[in-house]
Amino acid sequence: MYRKRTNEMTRMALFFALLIVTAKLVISLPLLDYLSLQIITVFLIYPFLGKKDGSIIMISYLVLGVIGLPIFASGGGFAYVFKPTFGFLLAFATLPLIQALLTQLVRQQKWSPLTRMLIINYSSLLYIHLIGIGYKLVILRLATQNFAALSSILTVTTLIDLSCDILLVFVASVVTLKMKSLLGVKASGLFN
Ligand SMILES: O=C(O)CCCC[C@@H]1SC[C@@H]2NC(=O)N[C@@H]21
Repeated sequence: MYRKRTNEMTRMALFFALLIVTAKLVISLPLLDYLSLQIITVFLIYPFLGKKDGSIIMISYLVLGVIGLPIFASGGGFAYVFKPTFGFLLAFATLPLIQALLTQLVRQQKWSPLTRMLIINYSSLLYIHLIGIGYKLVILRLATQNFAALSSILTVTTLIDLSCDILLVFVASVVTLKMKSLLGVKASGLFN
């Protein structure tokens, strides 16, 4: 029991560290956006940590960043709430719950494991982008007089983010399935 919890804590610490490292692997885009590799870590967290531990990690990441640890793409602190990318961080914090819900929904379907995982993961990606883009629109609208002029830049950066994420989520899904068969585990969060 004690050993099991120690293993879980080690896994949580590992994924927390990975979240921070991948948060910093970004390319800056216009309008304070970042093309980010963090989405890979985000999509490995629920399968490997499950709903409860995954949520603890995601929410701790959000809270520690907001109270000042420089763990987000460009720092941290309360002012980050007003950055256009903060909506993505809010979506990440709630993602394990959404993924648990989606897993329940598709559990009965007779799809192959890869199809099931891609459906869960691409629906989750859609959720992240809906929250992220919605938040970004509100922040940019409040921050600028001439919002219309920004719309085309916003469309292009969104398309760049999304195309990259579609590829990264595919990689995360395949890695999850490979790890699952290599480890032979049925951890609580692993899609099965
Ligand atoms: O400011 C941060 O720390 C969060 C950056 C989030 C960037 C998001 S993640 C989803 C979308 N895809 C990307 O490549 N960038 C955005």
